[in-house]
Amino acid sequence: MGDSACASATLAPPSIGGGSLLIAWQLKDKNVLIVGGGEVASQRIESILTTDSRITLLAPAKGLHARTKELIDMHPARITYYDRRFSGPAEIHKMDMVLTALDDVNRSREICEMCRTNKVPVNAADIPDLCDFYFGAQIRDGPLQIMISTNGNGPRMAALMKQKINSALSGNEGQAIERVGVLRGQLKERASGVGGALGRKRMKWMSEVCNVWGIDELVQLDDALITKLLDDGWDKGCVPTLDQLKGRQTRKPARQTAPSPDSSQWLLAAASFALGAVCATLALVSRRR
Ligand SMILES: C[C@@]1(CC(=O)O)c2cc3[nH]c(cc4nc(cc5[nH]c(cc(n2)[C@H]1CCC(=O)O)[C@@](C)(CC(=O)O)[C@@H]5CCC(=O)O)C(CC(=O)O)=C4CCC(=O)O)c(CCC(=O)O)c3CC(=O)O
Ligand SMILES: NC(=O)C1=CN([C@@H]2O[C@H](COP(=O)(O)OP(=O)(O)OC[C@H]3O[C@@H](n4cnc5c(N)ncnc54)[C@H](O)[C@@H]3O)[C@@H](O)[C@H]2O)C=CC1
Repeated sequence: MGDSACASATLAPPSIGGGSLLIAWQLKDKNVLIVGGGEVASQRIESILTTDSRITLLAPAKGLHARTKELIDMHPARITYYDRRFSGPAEIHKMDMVLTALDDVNRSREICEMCRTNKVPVNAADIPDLCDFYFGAQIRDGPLQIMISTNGNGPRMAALMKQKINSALSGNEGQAIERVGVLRGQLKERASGVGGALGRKRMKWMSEVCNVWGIDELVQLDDALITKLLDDGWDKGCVPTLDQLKGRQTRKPARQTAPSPDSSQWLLAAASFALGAVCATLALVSRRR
C-alpha cells in the first residue's frame, strides 16, 4: 500500500493535451479557396500546389505580390484567379478548405466565421485563435515531407529548426523512399491481399529491407534489382544485401526472415560444448596424475 502510494507520487502520468494533430492531408482534386494575393498568399499557393488540388484565388490585381502574379501565370490550369475582393458566403460553397491572408483582420474574422458555420476547415494567417489548423515550416524531398510546428509559439523558430534538420539529411532520402515505394507496390502485387498472415509477413519483410539496406543502397534499387530482390528475397524468405543481389562476395549472410535458429544461440551452444570438453579432459588428466 505504502509502496504503491509512493510509486504513484513519483511516477506522475506524462502530460498529454495542448498539442495539435500532425497529419498529411490528402487534397488531390479537392477545392481550395485562397483569399488575398500578398506575400503570405504566394507562400500558401506554393504549399497548396504540391497537393494537386484545384485552387480558386480571390484578390484585387492591384494588391498582387510579384510571386503571386508569377504563380498565376505559370499554373493557369491549376489556379482560377478572380481579380476582385471576397464577396460573401457563396464563395465558400463547395470548398474543402479556405485560407485567408489579408491585410484586413475584420474581413478575415468574418470569413472564418462563415467557414465555421458551413463546417469548412479554415486558416487565417493573422488570427491563430480562429484557425482550424496551422501551417508549419516544411522540408520536402520527393515523397519525404517533414513539417515543423511550434504550435503557434514561435514561427521563426520553426524556420530555424528546419535549417537544423536539413543539415542532418544527406539529400538522398527522398529518392531512397521513392524506390522503397516502388518495391512496396510490386510486393503488394506479387503477394496481394489485405491483412491476415500474408499481410503480417509482407510488413515484416518490408521493415527488414528498410532496416538492413542503407539510404545510399536503396537509391541504387533500380527496376531490375527490385525484381531480383523479390525473386531472391521475398520468394525465398530472406533479405539479401545489395552485394549479394549484385553477385559480389560478402561475408554477411542473407538475413532469414522465416523463423530460424538464432546464430548467436548456436555459437553459445558450440562454445559451451567446447569449454565442457576442455574441462572434462583437464579433470581426467589431473585425476590420472
Ligand atoms: C499560427 C500561424 C498560423 C499560420 O500561418 O498557419 C502563424 C501566425 C503568425 N505568424 C506571424 C509572423 C511570422 N511568421 C513567420 C514565418 C512563418 N509562419 C509560419 C506559420 C505560422 N504562422 C503558424 C504557426 C506555426 C508555428 O508556430 O510553428 C511558417 C512556419 C509556415 C508558413 O507560414 O507557411 C512560416 C515559416 C516557414 C519557413 O520559413 O519555412 C515569420 C518569420 C519569417 O517570415 O521568416 C514571422 C515573423 C517572426 C515571428 O513572429 O516569429 C504572425 C504575425 C505576428 C505579429 O504580428 O507579431 C502571425 C499571427 C500571430 O501570431 O498572431
Ligand atoms: N502566418 C504567417 O506566417 C504570417 C502572417 N502574416 C499576416 O498575414 C497577413 C497577410 O500578409 P501579407 O501577405 O504580407 O499582406 P499584404 O498586405 O501583402 O497582402 C494582403 C492581400 O490581401 C488582399 N485583400 C485585402 N482585402 C481583401 C478582400 N476583402 N478580398 C480579397 N483580397 C483582399 C490585398 O489586395 C492583398 O493582396 C497579414 O495580416 C500578416 O499580419 C504575416 C507574416 C507571416
